[in-house]
Amino acid sequence: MVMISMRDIVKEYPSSKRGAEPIRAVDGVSLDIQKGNVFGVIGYSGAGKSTLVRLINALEPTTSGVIEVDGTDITELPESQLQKVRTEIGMIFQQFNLFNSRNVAGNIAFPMNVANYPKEQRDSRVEELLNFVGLADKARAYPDQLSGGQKQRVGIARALSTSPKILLADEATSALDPQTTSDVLDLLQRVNRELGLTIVVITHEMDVIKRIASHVAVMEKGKVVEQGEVFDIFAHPQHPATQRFVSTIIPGVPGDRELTELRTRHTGTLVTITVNDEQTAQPEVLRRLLAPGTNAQLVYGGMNEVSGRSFGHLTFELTGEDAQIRESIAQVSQIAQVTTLEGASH
Ligand SMILES: Nc1ncnc2c1ncn2[C@@H]1O[C@H](COP(=O)(O)OP(=O)(O)OP(=O)(O)O)[C@@H](O)[C@H]1O
Repeated sequence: MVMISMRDIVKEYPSSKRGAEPIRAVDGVSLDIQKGNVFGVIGYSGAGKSTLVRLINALEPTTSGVIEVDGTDITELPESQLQKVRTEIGMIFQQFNLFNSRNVAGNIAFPMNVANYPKEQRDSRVEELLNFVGLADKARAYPDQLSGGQKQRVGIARALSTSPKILLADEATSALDPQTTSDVLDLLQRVNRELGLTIVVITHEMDVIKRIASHVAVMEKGKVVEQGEVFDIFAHPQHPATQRFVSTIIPGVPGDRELTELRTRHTGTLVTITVNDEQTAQPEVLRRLLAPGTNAQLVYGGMNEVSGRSFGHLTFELTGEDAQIRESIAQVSQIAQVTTLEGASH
């Protein structure tokens, strides 16, 4: 079941220069986000990610295209009905956006005040959420008495207060250190698994996608250039932008710089073998590679665990008789993808 459906979404802003073409922040995006998924949107600064988020929660109108949230076309709704849609979408931010003049309980209760919840219901919900995010002892503390990770926990509790169906997280961990990031991502995972929310995670960090997303879309210059299941995107990135993101955390086929360095120490034939635990029997690959007369040394890469499945790019230096090396490569090629690296001496 689709929770958020986007068809040919375009968002243009008028240029600040008179007479100049408008700025196209989002340029023909189509995406389906399934109910209960954690969906990542990754891109460099200026790719259009934050604009896309503002369109999903109807903070800004689209220039053209259709966005359906849980079956309702929000591009057609009058402002009076958009309020209801917005209460079904919680949002957390990089800079937390808490009210410094309100204590933790006051921050969490704020959306319920706006939606006119009765006081008793507000109080019990605040208590429940404080427990859920692990801040039961901080109800009376003020934001400037909290660490970054605690502030984001308050942000998450506030976003959940009106029991939304969707949580939008815009660079929610970008201001946090690695350990705190990990704790906040664990909490988001609980929000998804225990409360059943669909989560859209906007980030420029592939690590965040790897940790919690099941699906990902890669954005560049307002367009989605690649999308799919996280495992497939990590194991077989197609678009250059995706390959750059993946290479930040997964050592794949060595790039030009790595190859030049490897070449200074390894003069044999360099091959990268791509293995995927479900499709490739690794012991058989190694047996074929190490046929008598061929020596193999692992010089780059390794195995990776993504979405509970493993794959790897293993670069070997092969030495021995030329004919035997060619035969070993031919044998391995029958059962796994083998790339002979440019600049190899054979
Ligand atoms: N209100 C606006 N008026 C004019 N141009 C805008 C506006 N908002 C965004 N843009 C432009 O649209 C493009 C996409 O911006 P957006 O903030 O969505 O990207 P992003 O991927 O979220 O990047 P960042 O992570 O840096 O925020 C940029 O070129 C930006 O300058």
